[in-house]
Amino acid sequence: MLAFKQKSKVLQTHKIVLAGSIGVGKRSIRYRIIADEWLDPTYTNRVFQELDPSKRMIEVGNERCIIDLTLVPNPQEIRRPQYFNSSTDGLIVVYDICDRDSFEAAKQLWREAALAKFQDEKNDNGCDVPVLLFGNKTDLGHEREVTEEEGRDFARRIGALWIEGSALDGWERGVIDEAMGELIRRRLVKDGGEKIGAQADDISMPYFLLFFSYSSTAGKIF
Ligand SMILES: Nc1nc2c(ncn2[C@@H]2O[C@H](COP(=O)(O)OP(=O)(O)OP(=O)(O)O)[C@@H](O)[C@H]2O)c(=O)[nH]1
Repeated sequence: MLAFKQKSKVLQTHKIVLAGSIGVGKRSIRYRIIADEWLDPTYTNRVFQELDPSKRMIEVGNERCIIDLTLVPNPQEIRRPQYFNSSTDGLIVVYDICDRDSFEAAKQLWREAALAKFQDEKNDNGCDVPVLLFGNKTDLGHEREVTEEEGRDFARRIGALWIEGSALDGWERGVIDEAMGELIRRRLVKDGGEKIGAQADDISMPYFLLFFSYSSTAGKIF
């Protein structure tokens, strides 16, 4: 009798941090990413805890890996090591397209993150974690305060990916998975020794490496 020995492979876990100002939709986006469902706001906290897993498997290229999404409860805490540290592989900065203040807060949040220094970081230039800027609540487009161009331009200046979408309506899992895969790929390139990224105090610095472009009917990544 032939005996088949199954090879098991330990999947690598990549930590992605989700941050943004209050009420922009961080928890709803995380729930969409993990469970592919709308997070009903009438859930009680207890139910929410039970329903809120933070991990999911995705494919990056031909490799499967686990993404672990960590929420930063408020933007002032972005540099706290329990949220953002040298094992962070990507940062998703969320703003609400109907709330200009949340867009300004996203810019500030990026500056804070870019200035972060980790104890075991060898370079002095601050943090190199790849960033995805996410403009949420496109289903409320009639109340829009931040244009697509503004979001895209800011992302381009800081070398980030950019997507607009809605956790409520028209969510396309493939688009966000593709973007998270790209964050992880960029992180791996950096770990390979290539220095990528802008200085926190110079947000107009041009960025030209690994620019990523993708479009779909439901979301857009640039
Ligand atoms: N219309 C619409 N509402 C949304 C969307 N995403 C989230 N919301 C609503 O916005 C509110 C805040 O959403 P949350 O996911 O709790 O946002 P958060 O950023 O985690 O909020 P805090 O934990 O308070 O900082 C809730 O009432 C959500 O139902 C969206 O894409 N469209």
